[in-house]
Amino acid sequence: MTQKTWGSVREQLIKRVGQNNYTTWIAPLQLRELNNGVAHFTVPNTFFGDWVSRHFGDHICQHLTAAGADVSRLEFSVSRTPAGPDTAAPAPQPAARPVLAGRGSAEDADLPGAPLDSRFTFDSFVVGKPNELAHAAARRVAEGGPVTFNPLFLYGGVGLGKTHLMHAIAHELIAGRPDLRVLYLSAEQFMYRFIQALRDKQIMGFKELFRSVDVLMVDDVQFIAGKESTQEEFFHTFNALVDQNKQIVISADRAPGEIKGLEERIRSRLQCGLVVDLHPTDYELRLGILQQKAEHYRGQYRGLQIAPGVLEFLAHRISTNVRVLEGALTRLFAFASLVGREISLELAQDCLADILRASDRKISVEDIQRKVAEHYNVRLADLIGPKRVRTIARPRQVAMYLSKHLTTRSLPDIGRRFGGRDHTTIMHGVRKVEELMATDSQLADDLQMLRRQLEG
Ligand SMILES: Nc1ncnc2c1ncn2[C@@H]1O[C@H](COP(=O)(O)OP(=O)(O)OP(=O)(O)O)[C@@H](O)[C@H]1O
Repeated sequence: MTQKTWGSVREQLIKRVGQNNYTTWIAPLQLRELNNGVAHFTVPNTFFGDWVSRHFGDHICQHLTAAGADVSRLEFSVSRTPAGPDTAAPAPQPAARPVLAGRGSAEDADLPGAPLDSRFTFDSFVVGKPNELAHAAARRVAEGGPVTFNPLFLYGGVGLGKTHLMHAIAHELIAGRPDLRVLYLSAEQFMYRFIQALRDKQIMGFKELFRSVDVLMVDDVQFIAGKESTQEEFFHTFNALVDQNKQIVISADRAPGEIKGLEERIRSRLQCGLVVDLHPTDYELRLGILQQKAEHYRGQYRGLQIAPGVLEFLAHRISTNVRVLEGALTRLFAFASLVGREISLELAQDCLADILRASDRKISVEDIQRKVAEHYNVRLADLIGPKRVRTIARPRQVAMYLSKHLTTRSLPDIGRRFGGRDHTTIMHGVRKVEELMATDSQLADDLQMLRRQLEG
């Protein structure tokens, strides 16, 4: 009875916490027993239990109660042995596995890392122009040879694959050397562990643990901006590992120089290694990702057909981020299988109307011109006017480039909106920016930021 209840509660929790959280945090939970109002779960490590309790405890309790179980409290204990066979329901398949400790003294403790998502591998990462540098750098780190750049700093907008690449590095390193102590966690988890250690007067243990790893990966480091003591501790951990020549991989939603509230010494340390960004996806990359995921789903939903042109349509229309793209495809397959129909263009338009509408928010050439003028501090009239000085011509080209990429206007049409310029002038501007982007990282950063702001 309890396992059955848990089975149905788990299904409801997918909707409540989202697929990603579910796969990472809920699927690996094993319900051991329900006793005197307490639900006992087995978890991979203490940190995991703390995290689930803090973030999802209330949801789990509520859903168990709603399903008729008498639960007022949850308890988590660490499983040292694999769970036994479960007769009432299949044991949850952990899609994520925690990063575990290697051998030795301080090393006997479980590393306080977040679980790795087993789907985030290099194999499942689609490489295109916008992410090829980040991918190459991640591959290099994953080879595990001598440390050549430290840290590797990956940054980019929401849902562009930073976490995916970090997990892929960890998987690869561990596969090559299972004894390697690879610690992956988010900056928020780092802070949480640090505060907990302070509270429990375990700070020496905390320091020892973090300094005993071979590879440290910290996701979303922008989170520690403005948090002084955490930054201080992070700085010391960072230095100690660099001194020992241990690899560090960091991710953030923006470049080190753009993270406000970060101490200068940390900023400069973060810039010491290799800083690479994941650019917003382009059409080809989106199509590649959709094709790969569709292939995967075709295996899962046997017999489900996709009409030609549907993936191209989605790649064209959904340009926000990969997470949204994936979500759209998941929903499309689930819906089509439910109604037993082929995935046609009409079905896609029907079933994804809300996503398509949200992605459809039109950006106008005028919006772009205004934003670019503001960013480069030039007058709008000058941006559109005939002046040719570099301080105005370059922002103008940036605005042309963005107009080409973010609107559906034709080149002659864009030309008309830039003071009646010829379409060849617009083409030249677009090419110039494309060329410069490869060598001028400031320009590439500007473009990414403007794009993010415009796309909201
Ligand atoms: N190039 C890619 N190939 C295949 N899947 C991708 C790619 N880029 C992103 N994804 C998928 O998109 C989803 C979001 O990626 P991820 O979580 O790595 O983004 P992120 O950059 O860490 O975002 P956030 O800033 O929100 O943490 C994941 O499911 C990931 O597998």
